[in-house]
Amino acid sequence: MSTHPRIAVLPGDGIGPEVMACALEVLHAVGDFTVDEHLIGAAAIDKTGTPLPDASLDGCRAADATLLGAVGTGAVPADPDSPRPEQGVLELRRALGVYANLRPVRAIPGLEDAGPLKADRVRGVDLVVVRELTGGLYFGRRGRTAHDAFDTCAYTRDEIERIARIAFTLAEAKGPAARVTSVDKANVLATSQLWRDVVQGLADREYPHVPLDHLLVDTAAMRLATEPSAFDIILTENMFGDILSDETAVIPGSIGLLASASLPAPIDAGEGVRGALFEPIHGSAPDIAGRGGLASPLGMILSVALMLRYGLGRTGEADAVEHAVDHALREGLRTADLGGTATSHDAKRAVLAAL
Ligand SMILES: NC(=O)c1ccc[n+]([C@@H]2O[C@H](COP(=O)([O-])OP(=O)(O)OC[C@H]3O[C@@H](n4cnc5c(N)ncnc54)[C@H](O)[C@@H]3O)[C@@H](O)[C@H]2O)c1
Ligand SMILES: CC(C)[C@H](C(=O)O)[C@@H](O)C(=O)O
Ligand SMILES: [Mg+2]
Repeated sequence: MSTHPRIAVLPGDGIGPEVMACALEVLHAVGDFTVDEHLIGAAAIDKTGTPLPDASLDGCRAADATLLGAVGTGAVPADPDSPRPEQGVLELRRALGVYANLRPVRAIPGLEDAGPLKADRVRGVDLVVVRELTGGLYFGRRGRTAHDAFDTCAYTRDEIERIARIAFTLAEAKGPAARVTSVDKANVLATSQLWRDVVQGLADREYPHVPLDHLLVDTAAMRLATEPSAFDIILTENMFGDILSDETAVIPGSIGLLASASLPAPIDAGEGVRGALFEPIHGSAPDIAGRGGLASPLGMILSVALMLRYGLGRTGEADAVEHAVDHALREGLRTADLGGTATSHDAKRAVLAAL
């Protein structure tokens, strides 16, 4: 029987399969892995009527790690009761219990001019959005009639404390001056008031040496664009993390470059955390899907690097993939989202050549 790590692969919809194909070539270039492909999203609804078939979930549960491309068609269904592709991702996150979503964002050397911010604001930025992923508005009670609708946001102390612990641990690992910025809306929301109390209490008890501040989410959104270097670790709830992490695309210059790791347990720097999920933060990008390789595969490739680091404990291979991406960009690789003409395949080839 093979002893290679077993990876469940869910390409999904739109550009998902395009970027996944590129990332798998990079994965196979750094080691031996057994890959099993499964359906999710609109592709799964088309074939089975459901966005996350049991066989897909069973495959992810049996795997050492899961790679997801993206789901969605961009359409809002006319019938609100019909299955939606995005339910597949949410159900997968819930079923795998991946509460800790890490979204690292760096200014990439040589790319400081690629985004809308002034280069001197972007240079040196190196932050992680730590997003709570299995609670809050996304998973609260909800309802809809012809005349009204509601979603509820609920958090427990335990849910807040376990994600805060991840943020403090990451700050400790980053260095003595690294700060945690906890983002909430405590001037309005009860969940945010509990969030702030729990984060501050944990800091006082166990992490008094880690600088901590609290920022309201509207101010945080503004500060991310005006002074992104003020942040090291941004700790926040599910919905705020979704929104703020898309905003961080202004730092490297494209959402196509951003990767994420979703963990069901605290980071284990030695072995990695089994049963985690790795996906780029972008969606299925229907506007560019199937258009001759307009999609950047770099966020998906960097998600493979995060899988190697956090999921499988293969730091050397993770570093190699990240360095290869940096090298390719430094040498001038520019996909369409960065204003260039390189296709997805050109980008993959440039990374493979730099490995
Ligand atoms: N994890 C996921 O599967 C995930 C995440 C976000 C959105 N979605 C879904 O994706 C669909 C489209 O959503 P959207 O358009 O709001 O967001 P999106 O992230 O798909 O696209 C936003 C913009 O960024 C561009 N873009 C995204 N990824 C890119 C890449 N790799 N290279 C170059 N350009 C890229 C797109 O062309 C588009 O202009 C929706 O159905 C949404 O629900 C899925
Ligand atoms: C597709 C959607 C459910 C998802 C989310 O909101 O979490 C996406 O936007 C993301 O950021 O991973
Ligand atoms: Mg999002």
